[in-house]
Amino acid sequence: MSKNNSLAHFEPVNLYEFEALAKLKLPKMVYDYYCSGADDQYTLQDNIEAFKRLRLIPRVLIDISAQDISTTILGVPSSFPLIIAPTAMQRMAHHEGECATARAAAKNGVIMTLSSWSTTNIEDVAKAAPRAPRWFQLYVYKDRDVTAKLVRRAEKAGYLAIALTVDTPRLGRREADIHNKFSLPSHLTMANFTNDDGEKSHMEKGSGSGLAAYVASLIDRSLSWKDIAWLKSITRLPILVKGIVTRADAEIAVRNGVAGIIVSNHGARQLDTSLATIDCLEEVVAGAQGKVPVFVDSGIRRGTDIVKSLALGAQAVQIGRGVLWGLAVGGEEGVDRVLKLLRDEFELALGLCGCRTVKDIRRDMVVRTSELSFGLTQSNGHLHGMSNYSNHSRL
Ligand SMILES: Cc1cc2nc3c(=O)[nH]c(=O)nc-3n(C[C@H](O)[C@H](O)[C@H](O)COP(=O)(O)O)c2cc1C
Ligand SMILES: CC(C)CC(=O)C(=O)O
Repeated sequence: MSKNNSLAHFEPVNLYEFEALAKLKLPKMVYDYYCSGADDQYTLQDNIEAFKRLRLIPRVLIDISAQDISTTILGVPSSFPLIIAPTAMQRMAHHEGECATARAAAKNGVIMTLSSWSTTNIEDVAKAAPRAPRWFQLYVYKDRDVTAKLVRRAEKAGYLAIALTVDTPRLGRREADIHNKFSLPSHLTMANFTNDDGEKSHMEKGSGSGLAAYVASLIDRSLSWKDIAWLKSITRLPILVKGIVTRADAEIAVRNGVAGIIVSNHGARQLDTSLATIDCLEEVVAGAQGKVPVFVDSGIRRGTDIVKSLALGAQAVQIGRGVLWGLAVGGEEGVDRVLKLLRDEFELALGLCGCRTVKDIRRDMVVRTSELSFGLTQSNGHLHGMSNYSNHSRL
């Protein structure tokens, strides 16, 4: 790291420390918007707690001297099983916003998903890292022409897939945004849209959350499964659905010909008290019946969380806020650091589990603490209750 940047004096060693630093740097309105969950934020907390309820079962004396943590996602190589989730309005975190994220993603060999509601437009983000793989996240607007134009622009600019967000027919109620009367700072725009006069789209300040009013005015609440066919008719890009948390919806998604499923509760920003995604993952994987890849996000903060997600059937994870914290702390360099940190944590956890590659990850490496009703108590040098999980042979 260079001496002159904001990380010179304190080097965060995990995502929580990145968040603490980001909080110091960001205006309160922006930090609150990024970190908030919906309502009482029970799900926000549970997204993290649920990972703690899962424990890893290490295996030993396996040669891990030549680890390879790379993988392939929809046919595209990825340096490790992580995708950058779409998060809106990244130039509130750093003046280079989405371009900085795109460059850091390219440097680290991971896919970046650009939000429809980005503060840099589709084409400029593509130019920032022209050869890197990118997905485009889509919200469907009441005006279908606007939606179709966005999809065509993403296709033309070389984005490789459309991640259709399906959990936001209405915006969840984020109370801090209401208190703060959140709106996009006036020097920024929703860069993918122009109004009838050709001016870039802004967000009006209102008596409550300007974002909630903006979303209510634009998003098509009538969106339903039949629209997948419509979307498929206007693009040749693969379509993933983002925001599935049940087996039933996964089955319907597969029947509708999606190319992938992203298990997500939107970082707990939509329906409070819904389940943590890691607790839904296996059900969704069952619903996907091995026909399409399943990805998961919401609450991933550690390399161990990535190992657990893969053990429960995800092909890769997505991270949202972690990238925003990196961006706020140090722009491209900060995101680069966040990605490297997660990569290193993942490689270490994988190795300590006795895995050389991503393919070595297995379901029985993870156990729910609730399944250990007999407890993880130590006696005579043995862990009671562990035998069920450790008597398989891997060599
Ligand atoms: C500030 C913020 C903005 C977001 N914007 C979008 C968005 O524009 N489109 C979308 O599909 N999801 C959006 N999400 C949800 C993320 O894509 C992702 O599902 C979530 O952040 C994952 O949880 P995590 O933050 O705990 O990693 C946003 C999340 C945050 C925190
Ligand atoms: C512009 C917003 C709808 C972006 C979003 O998905 C969020 O804030 O969670």
